[in-house]
Amino acid sequence: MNVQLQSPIAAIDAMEILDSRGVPTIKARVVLQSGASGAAAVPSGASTGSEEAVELRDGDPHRYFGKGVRKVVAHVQGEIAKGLVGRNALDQQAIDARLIELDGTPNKARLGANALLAVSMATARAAAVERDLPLYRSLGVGKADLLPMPMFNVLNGGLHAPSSSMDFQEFMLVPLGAPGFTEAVRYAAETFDALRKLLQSMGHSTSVGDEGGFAPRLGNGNAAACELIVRAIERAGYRPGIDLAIALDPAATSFYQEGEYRLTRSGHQRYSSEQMIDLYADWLSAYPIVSIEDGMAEDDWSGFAQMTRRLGERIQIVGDDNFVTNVRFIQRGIDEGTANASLIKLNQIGTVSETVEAVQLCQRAGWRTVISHRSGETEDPFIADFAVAVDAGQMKSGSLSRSERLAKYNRLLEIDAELGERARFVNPYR
Ligand SMILES: C=C(OP(=O)(O)O)C(=O)O
Ligand SMILES: [Mg+2]
Repeated sequence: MNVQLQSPIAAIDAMEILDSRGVPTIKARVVLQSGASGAAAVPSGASTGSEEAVELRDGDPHRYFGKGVRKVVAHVQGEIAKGLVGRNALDQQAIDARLIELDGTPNKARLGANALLAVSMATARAAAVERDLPLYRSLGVGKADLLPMPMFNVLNGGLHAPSSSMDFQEFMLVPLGAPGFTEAVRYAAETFDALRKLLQSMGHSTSVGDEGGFAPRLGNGNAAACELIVRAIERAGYRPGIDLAIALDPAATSFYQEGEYRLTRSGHQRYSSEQMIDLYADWLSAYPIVSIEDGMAEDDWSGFAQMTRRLGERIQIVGDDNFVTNVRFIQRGIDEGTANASLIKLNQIGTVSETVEAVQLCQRAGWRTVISHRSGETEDPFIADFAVAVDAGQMKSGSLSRSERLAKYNRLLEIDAELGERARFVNPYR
């Protein structure tokens, strides 16, 4: 990471704002003695891994259904500000180490991972302003010229769309044949439009789920969703599997009960790990799928290992709930061969530096990384800059509706334009 000179922090403030579900979250601002400043807001998940760093909430049932973050704001304004004022904002690792030290718990439960991350991200932004560099270059981690392959979540199910007919949480479009990021967005937007028209022509709802994908009630839920996406790709004039492919996030933890996978919305089937993998294998033959995230539940490490052995040569196997952006779990995954890629979410671990470490561990092991939004988002496009900064190679930020999702893609369009000829865009599945 870039470490230069000294630029001491002068003040830190925070406030309660709302995320895309209308639930409180925290936004922090860090002001440097030079006058430079940066602000950042923290997102929130719904299908969370049990080992994620702790998102602290007030628990006062009379305010925001118990989900207020006034205590978290107070932690930033009090203890955290006191502990960080005067420290060098240009040394992100030292700032993050200090945040971890101030909290003093292994899972950031005392001050709250949301408090720590808001300040960590706002410091990175203030440092970028101080250096007069865009955030993706200021972080100083990678070459910062690789635009991520985007994954657009166009059909929402699972916990993100309780009234849809899909048990699987995310059906994503991957414009892997596009020549550059800007064209990739166009391929996906045109296909999303075709999907809308298809749904309308079939008399289905085009209301959207938490991540902006459509959330219809289709006959045979999960398989029908894949079929519909293939039709939408064709209707938009593209070639399935060549121009655009499919990525899935079943988020299998959310339908894993008593040691079996229960697909209650699509026919009440019950599957063992092995049968789930059989199902995925069948789907690989039927649909142009290039990536499956959380195909197994977070505790089903042996299922993940089996899935990676059977399908890992053909597709990307991504861990999310099981790795929670934590080097401890990712290292176990590398040792046990339970995936070949990791999802990366800043708020699962709680500081920018630890997130960078998680990415770098994956990269050293030859694993791919997918930088991810959360289902409860804000308009903050931090992850777009972050994905470019660390040469992540892939990013998912929901669909092509809802501005909190588009803020990230739009920021990448800006970065792509800014980098011009220098911008690289690589199909990670080749
Ligand atoms: C983005 C996701 O959802 P959430 O933020 O609800 O964990 C995910 O599971 O990948
Ligand atoms: Mg996931």
